[in-house]
Amino acid sequence: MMTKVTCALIEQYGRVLITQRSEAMPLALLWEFPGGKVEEGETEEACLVREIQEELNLNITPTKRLTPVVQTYGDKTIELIPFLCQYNGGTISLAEHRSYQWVFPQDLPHFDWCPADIPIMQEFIALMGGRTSQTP
Ligand SMILES: Nc1nc2c([nH]c(=O)n2[C@H]2C[C@H](O)[C@@H](COP(=O)(O)OP(=O)(O)OP(=O)(O)O)O2)c(=O)[nH]1
Repeated sequence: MMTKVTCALIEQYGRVLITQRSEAMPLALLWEFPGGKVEEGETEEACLVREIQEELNLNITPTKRLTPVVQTYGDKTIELIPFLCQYNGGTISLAEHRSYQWVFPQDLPHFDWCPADIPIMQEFIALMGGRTSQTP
């Protein structure tokens, strides 16, 4: 049985928000795009708006669904569904995560990611790279 999980690629001034899982969470200390499990009867977009409000106290609007990634961790399989998101307001207040960073696309590969996030991070770089690259 596959659990649907949404995650948000929140952009601001050419950077994207990434969060580090806490010591207490599964996949401890790995980096991810914030989000969470889709509840019964909930749309993916509504899930993401709710999770980002709960976890970070930010108001976002999902604008574009990217390519989902299926990943097995031990005996459970998730489908991680990424969305580009617009940041509407709020000040970050971490409810669950250990830390966060606003990162330029070209710096994303330097972090220690949850395995499922690696293809998503790469798709984001391919999408944004041309717009934010420092190279001519
Ligand atoms: N929110 C989020 N979860 C992710 C990402 N990448 C990734 O592999 N995951 C996994 C971690 C969890 O196994 C699962 C669901 O995330 P969650 O944050 O709601 O789960 P959780 O820590 O409460 O874990 P659990 O014990 O309830 O399974 O998705 C990501 O980028 N964002």
